[in-house]
Amino acid sequence: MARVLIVDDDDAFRETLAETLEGLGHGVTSAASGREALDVLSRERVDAVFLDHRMPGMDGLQTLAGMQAQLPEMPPVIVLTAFSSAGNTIDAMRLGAFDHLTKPVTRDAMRDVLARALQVRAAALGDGSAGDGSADDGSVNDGSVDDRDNSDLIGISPAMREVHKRIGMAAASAQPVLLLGETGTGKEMVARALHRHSSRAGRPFVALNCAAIPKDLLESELFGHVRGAFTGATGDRPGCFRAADGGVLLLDEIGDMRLDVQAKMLRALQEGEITPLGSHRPVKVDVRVIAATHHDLAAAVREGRFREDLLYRLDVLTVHLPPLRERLADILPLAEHFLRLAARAEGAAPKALTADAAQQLLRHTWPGNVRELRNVMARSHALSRHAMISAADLELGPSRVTGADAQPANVQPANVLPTEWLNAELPDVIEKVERLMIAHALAQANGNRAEAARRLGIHRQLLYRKLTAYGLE
Ligand SMILES: Nc1ncnc2c1ncn2[C@@H]1O[C@H](COP(=O)(O)OP(=O)(O)OP(=O)(O)O)[C@@H](O)[C@H]1O
Repeated sequence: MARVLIVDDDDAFRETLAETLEGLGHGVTSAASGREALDVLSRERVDAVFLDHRMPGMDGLQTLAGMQAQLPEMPPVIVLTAFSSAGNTIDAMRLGAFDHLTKPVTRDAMRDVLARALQVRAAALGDGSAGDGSADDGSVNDGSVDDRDNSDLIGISPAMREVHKRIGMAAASAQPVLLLGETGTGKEMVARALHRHSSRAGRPFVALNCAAIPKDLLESELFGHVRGAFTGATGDRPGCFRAADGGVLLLDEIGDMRLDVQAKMLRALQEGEITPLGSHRPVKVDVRVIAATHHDLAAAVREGRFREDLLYRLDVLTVHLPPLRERLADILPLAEHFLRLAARAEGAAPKALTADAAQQLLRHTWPGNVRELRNVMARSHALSRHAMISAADLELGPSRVTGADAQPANVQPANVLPTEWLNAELPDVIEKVERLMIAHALAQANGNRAEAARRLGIHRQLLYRKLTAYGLE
């Protein structure tokens, strides 16, 4: 039996959670506020904590920060939120949360996360036994709804939720980060989010696309040069490492870096110093490197194009960005986001998508990923003469919609929307899209509803309501 602390200002939620945890054989202590939680933790041994994100007064993240500061051995903390966003997920993980779950949390999900948390706790303490404590209670007004923050990193698919969590974990460390993903999947955006949420936020963020710089100039771009270092070097140049000192340097397309420059990169990472071209004096730099690539670096190592030691050095924290075609749930939210951005840039009201346009977006395989979607939405927003954007306004070529090679394994476009829905009204088609996505997710999850809800990125209770509404039970 473990002792679990529940921190939530909502009495009813605390009680339900306590019942479930007791049903799973654990002892429960409750706290109705962050302060009360810190108080409990200062007196009692607790093996795991379920912490509500949104609470009046001291909120979940402040409580988490308080735990970090106050406890030598913080128990695993699972943050619960009614609405997850990139921002609150990243922040929770950065502050050391063990996991970040969306309410309501099912019994299965609770059992799973707790089992993982207790394993970690047992390893940290060298045992897994639980302490004892008494149940406190109290109530404050319900803070209820988490509002979505302003973070621009849009994504509700399970894959993107994982990305948010990994950004949070990576933000808390100073290690290099390796971002993997096809072109346009958002690697630079993720690097910027990581920087924004890290302790280096107030320091520079410098991005360099290694593939865009002529090979001979890359070294000087990175490490700088002194006057006269080569023909045309008429003055000193600091280079990206020094420009990023104290902050973050994003090296995009690192797979395209020449081997001799790779050797110098390795030294910069290992020693924390660089030597400008033409100089013999090394310079100390404090830079967190984020490397990004769409190449398979392991294959490049096998082919002798990439240094294995550099790969090991970079591949400490890896974030994989899945292609857009593998995160269907993100397509329409991203499309709407880009329409809002386009409208703001034009000083106009945002246009909406017709049912057929939404269908096209879901069917397209997006070889250019989010960048392509952004461009398509900006163009169609500008070109459409109506308040609604139709499929024709999108100007997606048919070959790009259905290329046999481009078919993602887990999507069957022919089944996403039948053609007779093309002229239906948007709400009707959205319902149909929902129904199909739910049926698809259930099939993929072998009928497991919790898993289906996770895949869809929605709460299980919402899934139940929709299953009833659509007669899918
Ligand atoms: N999750 C997201 N939310 C909002 N906008 C996004 C998201 N992901 C990508 N974008 C947008 O898509 C475009 C491409 O993203 P980004 O430049 O980060 O991709 P990338 O993977 O670094 O591309 P490349 O490999 O070609 O350098 C940008 O305009 C970015 O703003």
